[in-house]
Amino acid sequence: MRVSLSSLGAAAFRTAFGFGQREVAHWFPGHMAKGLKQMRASLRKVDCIIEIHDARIPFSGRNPLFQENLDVRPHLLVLNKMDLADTSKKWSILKQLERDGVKNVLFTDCLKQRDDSVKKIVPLVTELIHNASRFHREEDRSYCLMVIGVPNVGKSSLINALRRTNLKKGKASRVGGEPGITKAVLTKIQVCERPLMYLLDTPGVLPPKIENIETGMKLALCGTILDHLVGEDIIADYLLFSLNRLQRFGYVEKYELEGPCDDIQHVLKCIAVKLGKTQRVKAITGIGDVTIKMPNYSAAAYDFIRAFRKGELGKVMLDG
Ligand SMILES: Nc1nc2c(ncn2[C@@H]2O[C@H](COP(=O)(O)OP(=O)(O)OP(=O)(O)O)[C@@H](O)[C@H]2O)c(=O)[nH]1
Repeated sequence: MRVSLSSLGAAAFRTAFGFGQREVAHWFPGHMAKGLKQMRASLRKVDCIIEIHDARIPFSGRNPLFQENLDVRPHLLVLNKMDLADTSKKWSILKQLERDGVKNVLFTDCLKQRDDSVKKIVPLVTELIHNASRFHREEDRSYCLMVIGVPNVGKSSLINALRRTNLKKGKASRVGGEPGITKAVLTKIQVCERPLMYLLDTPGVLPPKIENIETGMKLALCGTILDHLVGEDIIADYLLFSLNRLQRFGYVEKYELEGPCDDIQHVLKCIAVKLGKTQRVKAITGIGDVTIKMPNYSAAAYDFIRAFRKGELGKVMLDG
């Protein structure tokens, strides 16, 4: 939506987000340490690692343990969900990643595959393995890749897309909108016939120490942490803050607001009214108990966050 910036006023939006006393420590579920240990144990069989991350946060929230523990093979970073990301600064993102030592990067869209990005993976990985001269298992002619990443970034979707593209076969890996769908560790799945290529699917593993609360909020906004651990109210507020900071005002039109606004309570109230999400609450008044209709703020927050994750509020780049 086009909104005249002069009409907004420079002081209309917050310039920083108040995180309060929030702690990120409890966002790391214990079973993830176990997953990482199992991945490390399987490394011997692996020729190349495909790390998947969300294209909306190319620098934030990648698990440093992947580099420390698993980075002994050729490594391809796949920035998935590019259909939801503002990639207008793609080249400066790639340059920055290269400065950080990440040389092999591919942007993908596993759902619609409009630009054939998934097709590029097998040739690229084959080249990377050949350049690394496959220092182990020279006699074995098949390739084994390991797909890693934080939860909900599209690991299973990528595996299914590779199978569709290269084998014309259907789903082998379960996909879900919530983090933590893949629980079985290291299932071996064929993704290509020539060359013969297998993939090990892995469960999403968050960094045990998220570097700061802002990184944690970006991970939460992208759906990599279960919403209830963070709180949908604060995710919705951080979303509003981010959309305004990026001047992405699609929410104004979608929810028929009068204009951009930085007050989450007001925005949620408008969303609840527009969607007819109200709840009856009892109120004690001078004339006794009465039931009144109130906007359902939780339902509105849920809708706001879901709309963002489906791309209905515009493409964003949360890093940089
Ligand atoms: N818009 C968009 N959505 C995607 C893309 N790839 C995956 N998704 C969606 O993201 C959600 C998570 O996908 P999964 O493939 O289950 O992710 P995962 O990394 O295997 O998840 P875990 O099992 O939790 O680790 C699902 O709702 C997918 O439909 C993409 O390229 N674009």
